[in-house]
Amino acid sequence: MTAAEHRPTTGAATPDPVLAGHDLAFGYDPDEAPVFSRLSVEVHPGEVLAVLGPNGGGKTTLLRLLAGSLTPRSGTVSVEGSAVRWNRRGVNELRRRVQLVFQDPDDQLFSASVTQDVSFGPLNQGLDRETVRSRVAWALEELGITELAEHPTHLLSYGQRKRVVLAGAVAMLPSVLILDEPTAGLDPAGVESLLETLEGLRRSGTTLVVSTHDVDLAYRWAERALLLNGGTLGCGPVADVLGDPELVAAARLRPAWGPAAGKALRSVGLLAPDAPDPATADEVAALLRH
Ligand SMILES: Nc1ncnc2c1ncn2[C@@H]1O[C@H](COP(=O)(O)OP(=O)(O)OP(=O)(O)O)[C@@H](O)[C@H]1O
Repeated sequence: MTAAEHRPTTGAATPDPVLAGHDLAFGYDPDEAPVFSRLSVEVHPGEVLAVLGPNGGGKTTLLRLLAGSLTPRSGTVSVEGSAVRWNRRGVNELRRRVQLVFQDPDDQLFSASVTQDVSFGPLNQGLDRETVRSRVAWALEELGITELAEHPTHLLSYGQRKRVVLAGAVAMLPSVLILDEPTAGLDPAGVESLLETLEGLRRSGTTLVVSTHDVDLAYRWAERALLLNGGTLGCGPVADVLGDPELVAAARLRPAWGPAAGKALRSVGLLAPDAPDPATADEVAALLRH
């Protein structure tokens, strides 16, 4: 079963964007300068939006505002066209539709076994046991960790713990999955395998918002990038944003590999002037072979 098949159909067309923040202001300490004062962002259905910026630039803060784990001082968050009301019911509804996965799985894992942990959200939602059981089995399968179902969570590796937390979020059938640095701490094979899993979820209809320090990952995977440093520096298609040296420098990032490779290949006539930059080393290798 896919996420689309698990999701109840409402018959209603989903308005665009699926998730948006408008004029958001937020600060942790009223006596200090806010992290943002007027930040707006739109997340389009079915896309991967990468959020990049320096340490302390506000990525996690924005993700938490969009997922309802922080309340803005002013501004609005809208999900599937409806503005969130910052009361218990409104926030619960936002959290059901928008799931946030923290960078460190130990901030979210709290049950003794994998199945208990992944069941927590759906049970809390009031679903009957049979639906929960089927959702959990499906989520574990999507994450490729069915064999871990009865494992105690404290015996899992870091990468396995990350997948369990992700399974817990996926089991809620969110419209938007927000991932704070999902690839941090994973080995290269673990990164590729996680990306494959996330792509599978995206193909089933889940929209992804991903914060990362990995410019190349954002370049090759996301449709759009948002650069943050205490406010928006730029937002748009990855090739425009991450291919702009001034924006990249302002966000204290190193340039993406793709535009540099594209420039070099064009200069020797191996890439047409109007062709897009290569996004992976395999694409460069294929161009070099021709
Ligand atoms: N719980 C908190 N209490 C007080 N200040 C905080 C808290 N969390 C973050 N901040 C401050 O808010 C600002 C933005 O932090 P945030 O964690 O959102 O940045 P980030 O871009 O995610 O950084 P990193 O790349 O290091 O994870 C920083 O100045 C940070 O010190």
